[in-house]
Amino acid sequence: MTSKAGKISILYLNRNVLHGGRFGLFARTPTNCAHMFGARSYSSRPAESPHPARKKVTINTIRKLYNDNEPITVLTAHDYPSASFVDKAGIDICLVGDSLAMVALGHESTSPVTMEEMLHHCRAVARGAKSPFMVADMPFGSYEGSISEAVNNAIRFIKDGKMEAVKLEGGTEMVETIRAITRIGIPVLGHVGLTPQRQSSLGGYRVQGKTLEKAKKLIEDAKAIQEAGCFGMVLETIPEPVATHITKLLKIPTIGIGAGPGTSGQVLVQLDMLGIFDRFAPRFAKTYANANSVITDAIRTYHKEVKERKFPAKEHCYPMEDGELERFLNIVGSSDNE
Ligand SMILES: Nc1nc(=O)c2c([nH]1)NC[C@@H]1CN(c3ccc(C(=O)N[C@@H](CCC(=O)O)C(=O)O)cc3)CN21
Ligand SMILES: CC(C)C(=O)C(=O)O
Repeated sequence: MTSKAGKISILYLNRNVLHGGRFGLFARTPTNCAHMFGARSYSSRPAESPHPARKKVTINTIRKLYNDNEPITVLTAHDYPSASFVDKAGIDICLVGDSLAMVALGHESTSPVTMEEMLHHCRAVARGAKSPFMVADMPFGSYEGSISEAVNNAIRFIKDGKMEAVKLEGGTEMVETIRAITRIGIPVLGHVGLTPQRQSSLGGYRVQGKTLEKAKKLIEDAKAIQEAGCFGMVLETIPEPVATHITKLLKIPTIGIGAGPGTSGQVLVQLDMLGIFDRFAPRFAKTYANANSVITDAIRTYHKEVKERKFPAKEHCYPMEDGELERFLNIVGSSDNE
C-alpha cells in the first residue's frame, strides 16, 4: 500500500459489529492468517442460524397476549440489521414505521416517503426479522385518495413488501377504507391521537386530546376504527388518563407511544430508544442505550488507526500459499515489503 493510500480511510461497516458476531457467507476463520504470522487464534464464534428458534408471532399470538393481559411489545425497524435486532430481542411486533422518513432518510417529516421507498425498506426488514408479526405503515398519500387505491396499496405491502399487516392513520373518516382492507384479509393496525402525517393541520407534533371535547372525539375515533375491523390501534401522544380509558373501553389491544402505562402495549422508534437519532427527542422517547456515542467513538478510532497505520494489523491480512512467499520474494525482491 502506498503511503498516500494509507491515509485514506474508507467507512466499511463491519457485519460482525452489526450482528453481534454472526458470520454469514464471509465467515472468517482463525486459519486465515494465523499460521502465517503465528498469531493466536482470535475470537470466532460458530455460525449460528440466522434466527434461532423462536415461535412465529401471528395475529392469534397478539390476541392471546391481549387476552392474557400481557403487555405487547412493538419496535420499529427500517433495514436488515435493525430488523434482526428486533427479532433477536424477542419483540412481538416489528413495525416498518414511516418515521423512517425522518430517522433513516433525513426528511423533516414523514410526508415525503413513497410507496416504493416503503416497500424497499419492508423487503429488507422482512429478510432480517422472521419471528415478529410484521406491520408496515401505509405512507402519506397511499390510502386517502380512494378506497380502491388504498386496497391496492395494502395488497402491495403483502405481495411485494413481505408484510403481514398494514397500519394507517385516522379515525371515523377512515372507517370505509379500513373495512375494505380488512374485508380482503389484510389485518389493519389503526392509529389515532397524534397522527404525524397530518402534522401540518395539527400545528406540529403536539399532544392530542387534552380537553374534554378533544378526548371525546378521540374515543369516538377509537371506537369507530375498532368497529371497522382493526385488530389493534396505536394511541400516540395523548394524556395517560385518556389512553387508559380508551384501552378499557375497547375489545382490541391499544399500542401506546407517549400514552402512558395503561395501554395494552408500547411502541418506540428504534433509533430513538438506542440513542442514535439526535435531531429531536419527544418526552416519551426513553433511551435505553447511548449508541450514537458508541458508534461515533468506534468510527473515530478506526479513522485514527488508519491515519496512524495501526490498522490493518497482521491478523487482518491474508497469507500466500505455503512456500509461495519465498518464491515470490525471490522474483520481486524483499525490499518492497519491509
Ligand atoms: N424519531 C422519531 N420519533 C418518533 O417518535 C416519531 C418520529 N420520529 N417521527 C414521526 C412521529 C413524530 N412524533 C413526535 C415528534 C415529536 C414529538 C414532540 O416533541 N412532542 C412534544 C409535545 C409538545 C406538546 O406539549 O404538545 C414533547 O415535548 O414531547 C412527539 C411525537 C412521533 N414520531
Ligand atoms: C411511532 C410509530 C407508532 C410510527 O407510527 C412510526 O414509526 O412511524
